[in-house]
Order: sequence, then C-alpha cells, then structure tokens
Amino acid sequence: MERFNSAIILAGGKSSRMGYNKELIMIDEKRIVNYQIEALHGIFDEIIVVTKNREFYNDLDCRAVSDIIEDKGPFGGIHAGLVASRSKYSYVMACDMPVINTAYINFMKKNIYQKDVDGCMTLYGDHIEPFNAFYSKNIVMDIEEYLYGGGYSIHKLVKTLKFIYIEENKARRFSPNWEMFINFNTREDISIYLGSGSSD
Ligand SMILES: Nc1nc2c(ncn2[C@@H]2O[C@H](COP(=O)(O)OP(=O)(O)OP(=O)(O)O)[C@@H](O)[C@H]2O)c(=O)[nH]1
Repeated sequence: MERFNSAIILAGGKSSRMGYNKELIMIDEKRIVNYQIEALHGIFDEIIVVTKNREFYNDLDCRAVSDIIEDKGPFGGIHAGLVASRSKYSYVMACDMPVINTAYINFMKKNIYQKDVDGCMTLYGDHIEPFNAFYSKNIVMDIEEYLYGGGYSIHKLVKTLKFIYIEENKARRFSPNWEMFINFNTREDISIYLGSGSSD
C-alpha cells in the first residue's frame, strides 16, 4: 500500500558560528534549502520547513511552521516538525546539509516500516547522526516531556527509545565519503566543501 511520506527541514537555528542565516547559504547560485525542497519532493509527499522566517517559503512547494517550544535547539525543531507532519514517520534533515542521497533515504524508509520503531539513525563510530534520519510521530510526547524537563540532547533521549541503528560500514556503501552527513557550521566548512571536489 502506498503511504503518505513527510520530510522535515530544520531551519530555525541561531547560525552563530556561520555569522549569517544558514537558510541563505547558496551553492551554485541556488539556496541549499531550495535545492533540498525540490530534491525531497522526488521521494516525499510533503515537505515541512521549521523556521523563524516563514515568509521565506511563501513561493516554495512546502509548508513552513515555527517552533512550538522555543530555544531548545534542533530537538525543538524536530518536535514542531513532527507535530505538523501527516505521516507516521518523518525524514529529518538540517538546512545546512548540501547532499541528499535518495537511495539511502529509501533504504532507511524501508527499514522502519518493516520493524515498527521510534525511528532510524546511522552510527558514525560510536556516535549517532541525528539528521538524515527518521523519527516517529509517536515520540512527540516523549520529546515534549524531555524538553520541558530541561533536556536538550537528541542523543540522550533517543538512547531511551526504540531506534534502529544502521552501522557505519553499511551506510558507507551508499556514501563512501560520508558526504550525505556533511553540514556547514562555518564559512570555512563551505569553502572546504566547494574546494574538495569529492563526491560519493
Ligand atoms: N527549528 C529549529 N531549528 C533549529 C534550532 N536550533 C538549531 N536548528 C537547526 O538545526 C540544525 C543544526 O543546528 P546547529 O548547527 O546545531 O545550530 P545552529 O543554530 O544552526 O548554529 P550555531 O548557532 O552555530 O550552533 C540547523 O539546520 C539549524 O537551523 C531551533 O531552535 N529550532
């Protein structure tokens, strides 16, 4: 049976290390977030952007929403995105990630629907990759309790839930250079990426 599938783009951060709003980062004369919305439409039915600047998205094929619980970092954005989502599972990425690997996204999607879990993430050594990951709408209340209780770390809450973890070596088959997890925190990160010429 065909399922309705949603993707969430987190775009409501402070961008303090970048020094300007990351929603405005351009690659090849195009805003990354615009590219993400277009690319994700190939595999998702709705795209939700969680932002402080909803007006940026008026002319784009997406729904823009704002944080419900503010100043809680990315988990606050994930929470608002899951509340807005019309799907059981939502794909989550950050607006500062320039690479979308649709084969890997489809691989994760297939995994979660087979196992009925709280989400799916990739391991990088012992660490988890919280973006380019799936989260279940079922965990909205868990996130709320956690954030209102003073929690902040995605890693800490997820450890207590039922997530599937994909081993690094398996993920590298899709993205040998780990480009599907690249994110830009500083202007230097962007220069390094543009200068590297590497691709998966
Ligand atoms: N909606 C929402 N998104 C957030 C929030 N904080 C961070 N994000 C997003 O989450 C992703 C990862 O953010 P970080 O790099 O950890 O933080 P940042 O605020 O973008 O940047 P710094 O201020 O330099 O830490 C980015 O896409 C941010 O836009 C938030 O409070 N709400």
